Amino acid sequence: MSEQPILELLPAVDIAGGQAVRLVQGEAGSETGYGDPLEAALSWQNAGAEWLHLVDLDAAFDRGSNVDIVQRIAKELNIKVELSGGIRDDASLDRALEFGATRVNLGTAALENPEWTKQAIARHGDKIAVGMDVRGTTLSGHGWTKDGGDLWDVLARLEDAGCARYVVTDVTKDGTLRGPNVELLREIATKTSKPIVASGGISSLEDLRVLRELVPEGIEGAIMGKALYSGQFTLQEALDVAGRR
Ligand SMILES: O=C(O)c1ccccc1N[C@@H]1O[C@H](COP(=O)(O)O)[C@@H](O)[C@H]1O
Repeated sequence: MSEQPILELLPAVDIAGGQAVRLVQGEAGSETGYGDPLEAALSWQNAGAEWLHLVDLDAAFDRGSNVDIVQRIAKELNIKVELSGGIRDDASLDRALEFGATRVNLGTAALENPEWTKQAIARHGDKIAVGMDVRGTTLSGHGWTKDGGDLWDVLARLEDAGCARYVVTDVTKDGTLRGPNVELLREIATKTSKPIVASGGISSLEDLRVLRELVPEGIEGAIMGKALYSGQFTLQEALDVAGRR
């Protein structure tokens, strides 16, 4: 009998103003604070996380940077770190990789700077993922404040560039605990053979069970934010459901 495949789980630490926060639908000003981001990151590591999804929100919103905290977290953790927010040129990309990020997510740059993105993918291979932050089928950049093109057009371009992985966030679901956009994830999975990390809306262990069922279709992992911070389930429970423990 074949075993059910495992779903990767990535607890998220999003940083704004030096604090760990969760936003609702990425709206600036909708933050709930969760204290010291290093403590949050260490708590997920201590609870058994194998990955951390780490976001510098101020850099994503073009309004500042939490680079010192990001560096400290990336250096202190001994689990894999996926780093997002403000990685838009060689300097920020090289710095993120020097910090020890296992991979980085490109958002705005992948929408606005296709040539640089292609070169970054060619240089760094699967250390680069692209964050497809989407409302309907329109991609969004600059902290989800500016439309950045059609999902299917951009996906086709990134496929041509050899992008290794997509992190797909339904912006309208993010931070709402309304469940992931399974239809969208499955549709994207029909158009790429590359792994997809699901983000946005996860609210229950049942959501994780559903996503685990989709691993054979190309859904590799799931990012969890609000659900963990608001205690809908524990990371240990999530890891059990994902097949990690
Ligand atoms: O993660 C969030 O909640 C979030 C909210 C609003 C904007 C961006 C957000 N996160 C991630 O930031 C990067 C994009 O950064 P950039 O455009 O490359 O500077 C992307 O991974 C988003 O998912």
